[in-house]
Amino acid sequence: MREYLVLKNFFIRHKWPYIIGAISLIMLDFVQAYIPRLMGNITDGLKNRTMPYDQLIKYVFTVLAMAIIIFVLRYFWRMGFMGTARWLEYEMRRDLFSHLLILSPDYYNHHKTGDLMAHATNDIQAVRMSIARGMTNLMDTIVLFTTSLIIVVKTINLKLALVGLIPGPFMFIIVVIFGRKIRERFRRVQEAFANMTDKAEENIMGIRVVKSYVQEKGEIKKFDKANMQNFEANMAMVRLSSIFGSSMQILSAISTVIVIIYGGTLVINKTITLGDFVAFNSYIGMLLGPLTSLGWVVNIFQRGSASMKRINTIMRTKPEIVDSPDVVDVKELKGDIKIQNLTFKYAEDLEPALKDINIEIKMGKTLAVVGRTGCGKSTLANLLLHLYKVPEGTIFIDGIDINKIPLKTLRENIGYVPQDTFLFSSTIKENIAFSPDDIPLEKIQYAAKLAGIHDEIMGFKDGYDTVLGERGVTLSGGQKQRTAIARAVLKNPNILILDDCLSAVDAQTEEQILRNLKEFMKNRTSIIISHRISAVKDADEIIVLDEGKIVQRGTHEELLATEGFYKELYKMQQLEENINTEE
Ligand SMILES: Nc1ncnc2c1ncn2[C@@H]1O[C@H](COP(=O)(O)OP(=O)(O)OP(=O)(O)O)[C@@H](O)[C@H]1O
Repeated sequence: MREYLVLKNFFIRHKWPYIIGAISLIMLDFVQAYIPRLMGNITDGLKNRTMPYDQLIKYVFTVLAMAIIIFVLRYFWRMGFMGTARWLEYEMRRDLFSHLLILSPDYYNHHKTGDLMAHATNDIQAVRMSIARGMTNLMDTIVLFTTSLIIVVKTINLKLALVGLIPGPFMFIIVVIFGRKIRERFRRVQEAFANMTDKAEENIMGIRVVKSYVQEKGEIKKFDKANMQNFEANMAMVRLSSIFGSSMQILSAISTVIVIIYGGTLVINKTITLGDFVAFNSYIGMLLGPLTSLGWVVNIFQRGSASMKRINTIMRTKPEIVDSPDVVDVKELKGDIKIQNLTFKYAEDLEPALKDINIEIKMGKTLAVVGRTGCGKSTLANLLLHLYKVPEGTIFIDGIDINKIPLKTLRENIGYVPQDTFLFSSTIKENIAFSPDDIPLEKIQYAAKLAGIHDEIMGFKDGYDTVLGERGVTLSGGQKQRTAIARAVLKNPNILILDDCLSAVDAQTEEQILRNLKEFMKNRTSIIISHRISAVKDADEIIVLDEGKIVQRGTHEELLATEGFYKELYKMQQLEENINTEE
């Protein structure tokens, strides 16, 4: 239960709905507990034929008044508990999402998206249930049980109550034990269902791969296995629920039998009246019901606190990268970059991804980075964005250690186009602007023109308002990359990093875009990571990385004059070009 302490402030802020809800619930229980007594009195009156007619009318009005009171009280307690729990759900989701966005990328390298989604849905729901149902059931149990017991003891018979309650503890135990097992099986049902839907989704998304590798039969088989596992998990759940339901039914029947035998005897002996007997038949439900409920309360809170613990673990995770206490108050970066003796490992037990890197890029100059796949090019870009922990005294921008530059300033001043472009399911305009501010369309169009995508956007029926993604147009790989470039350009950054982001366009288009950007980047610093010589040849300096180390550096001409990776790459690409022109 300690896990729930984090919700303290929420309860304080929402104390009034809870207080009103609790008062309504207590009053409702009192009213409900009185109904069977009333029915007992009516029965006795009718049986003895002693009740005057106006008394009967009085009872009728009492029942009607009670119904209205129940209606009002029920509304208030449900709004107080259930309604406020929905607020809690809303706030928890909002806070969890905000927290997930401040966590560092490395966190996501170690946590599966599916698990995080499950926390945002199932766990928050379990907490809401525990607060809404758990709290009300608990209160209901205490108040309804106590009031019913008092009325029974005072107006009917204590012994009858005790005898009728014999199956109660068994019911409680069964609910606790079965509840735990049901929860476990329900978890398996959810897992099996998630696995099955994942399989279906993957196949639909990857339909082209499935078809081109003629894997339909194999995939149907795999799906069938997942479908069967889902069926079996559900059957296990149905079996358990059936046994549980039947056991509860038997105990309830035993209680009825006891009440008939013992209560009937008391009526025959004239210890209690027939009206008392009728009333008791309802009270026994009100006494056993809360005991069963209590079993559920135990379960609901167990489940809720496990969920709360998982959510708390995420919420307590500190982002690996935050502004250090000694950040410098700087809003704009000009773009003088210096990297000295930089060695970087993603984890202690891994080989360094970058080794002893020394680079200087003066403001307005262009650095190009080439090298085999996996040599550390993207790592360099990641570190310049401070997405991972940068060793002290290794990267400086405008002479300031990157660790002392506010993250907001750093990232606002860098236009970064990653290798794997990501576009949201919204309009092209919104994707390029990517800001809550109202950006004028001319600015967006200017950026799109520089990125060489404007004409194609205008070719779509809805132009810049074209919706992307599942409900709209699917862009080609090259179109996506250019949209992402437009997004980076629109930021008007002083530093631009293009991480192999033109791989999906042909060499000619790439050259055209880089020519456009050249003008734009005149007084800005740029870093171009590419596999293509044509993209890097005009850079002020080109470095060649190999296994995290700089193995060559110089201008295009200088590198061509030396034997090594760069010259080999150049020759290979020349050859490809010649073959293409001959064709
Ligand atoms: N988050 C990570 N955790 C652990 N290792 C990583 C991580 N990201 C990259 N690496 C490793 O670091 C090395 C450099 O990777 P990086 O992505 O920088 O290469 P790259 O030169 O950009 O490759 P490519 O040209 O294929 O994009 C690789 O060995 C890679 O496996």
